[in-house]
Amino acid sequence: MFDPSKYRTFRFTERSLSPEGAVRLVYALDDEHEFVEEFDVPVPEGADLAAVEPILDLLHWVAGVSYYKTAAPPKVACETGTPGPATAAFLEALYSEGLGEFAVVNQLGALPRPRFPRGPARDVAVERRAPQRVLVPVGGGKDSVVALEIVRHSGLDFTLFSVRDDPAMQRTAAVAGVERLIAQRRLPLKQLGELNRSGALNGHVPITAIVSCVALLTAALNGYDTVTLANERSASAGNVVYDGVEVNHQFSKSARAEALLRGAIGETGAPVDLFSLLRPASELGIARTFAGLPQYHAAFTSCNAIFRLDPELRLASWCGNCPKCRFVFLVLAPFMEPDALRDIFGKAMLDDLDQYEGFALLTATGGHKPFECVGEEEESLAAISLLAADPRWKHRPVVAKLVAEVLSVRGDDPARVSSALALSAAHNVPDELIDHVDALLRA
Ligand SMILES: CC(=O)N[C@H]1[C@@H](OP(=O)(O)OP(=O)(O)OC[C@H]2O[C@@H](n3ccc(=O)[nH]c3=O)[C@H](O)[C@@H]2O)O[C@H](CO)[C@@H](O)[C@@H]1O[C@H](C)C(=O)N[C@@H](C)C(=O)N[C@@H](CCC(=O)O)C(=O)O
Ligand SMILES: Nc1ncnc2c1ncn2[C@@H]1O[C@H](COP(=O)(O)OP(=O)(O)OP(=O)(O)O)[C@@H](O)[C@H]1O
Repeated sequence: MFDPSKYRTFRFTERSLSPEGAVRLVYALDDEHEFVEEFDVPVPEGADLAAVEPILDLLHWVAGVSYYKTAAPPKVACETGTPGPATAAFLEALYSEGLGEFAVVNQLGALPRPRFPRGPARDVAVERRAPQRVLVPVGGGKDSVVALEIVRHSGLDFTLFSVRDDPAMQRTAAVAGVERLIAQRRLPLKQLGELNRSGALNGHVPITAIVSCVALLTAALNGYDTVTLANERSASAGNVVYDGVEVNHQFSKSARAEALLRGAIGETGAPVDLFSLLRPASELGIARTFAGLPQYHAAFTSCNAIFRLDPELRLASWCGNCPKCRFVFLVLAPFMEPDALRDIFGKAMLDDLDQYEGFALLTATGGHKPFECVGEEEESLAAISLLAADPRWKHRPVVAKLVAEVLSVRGDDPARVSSALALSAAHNVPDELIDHVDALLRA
């Protein structure tokens, strides 16, 4: 049996990058269990591997969270180098708030709080310049489509980027007609599965932080100066309060995580900027823009079931019955025809009363907002308000019940829609791109 309480230290033991782009990240729990995660990243001939060592360190420390979570021990040991203070602050948040949902689900009673060692502050002031070559991560969902269209609108030179090569990513890139760099990732799934079956802890990890660091490494190796994520404003809102902390399933997509990650990137000295292009917008606003891009409607998939690592369990498209499918259906509905939406999802979800509780939960009615990538309760209420006034939707069984049982209690406030669709000024988007964000996201 695996007894999580017996382990004291999670160790970062080795990391390497070969000239062919083979990344090897090695970890250990005390002296007992070793874990190896691998990536293949694209590397051009003659790339300066030494220059990206600090980013490799960052990826090593960030990706360790998948293995740390097996026991969540009190200590970590960084045996290949010491993070600078900003990096240590980012990692401490990632291994604590980033594992908040994990702590709730496993009823740990408290969030993990490992202390990372702090090396001296590194004097690596990098002059920030106007973006010129942009890498746009594409996960196959609607948000990255909107981000890539904003970058296209700006006229900047850009390339798409994916970790893995899933069908929704391929379809999106084909519609975009833009080149894509691909990184492959291998986790020791068999080992994790065996440990989980014998008592190791399991739960959600802050995956966007891992994807961001792989994108950063790929950008630095291939001469890109900018990585534009598609993390929306709504991703900063939490799900529940636990151990005095607002626990957010999407912690690594939040504005707080972005600020901390940018601090850590500053310490790498890499001449690569990273920010979220969609930070000013809510999911409702992004859905409105995406509804106006019909060329992508048969290509995208936002359902998380497409991300499963085991090919046997992975779906190629929408499952049509999970919180993420319900949320995306709900926020697209005000801006799309019912038949078009049914064609995308394979079912008319707002006609299916069996899914009523799931839709109501998006407004935190009957429980807390689900641990999934769904927008704020207020946005879901705003979407329901729009549907209540829309002859195409208002008589659909689920909409009628949401209006009768949720809106009647929470109030049908028109200000909700305008505030959900307003763009916020809190973001890290540089001047060269912000007008293009406004152009695509403002109706
Ligand atoms: C696809 C999915 O939603 N997976 C979540 C699910 O895991 P499941 O066992 O059903 O399938 P796998 O993802 O294939 O995982 C197999 C095992 O491997 C572990 N693992 C996986 C990825 C990783 O980076 N590290 C790992 O250790 C995993 O724990 C399994 O034992 O349930 C898990 C537990 O709640 C979730 O952690 C899985 O989530 C994946 C990490 C994932 O890729 N999720 C994204 C679709 C996702 O949630 N994106 C967020 C973005 C916010 C964020 O950055 O956190 C979102 O859309 O909300
Ligand atoms: N496997 C991946 N490869 C590259 N980028 C990814 C991957 N998974 C997620 N991302 C990126 O991480 C960010 C957050 O992902 P998220 O799933 O929220 O976005 P999305 O897939 O574009 O949209 P949606 O919310 O509709 O699923 C986005 O910038 C997305 O492009």
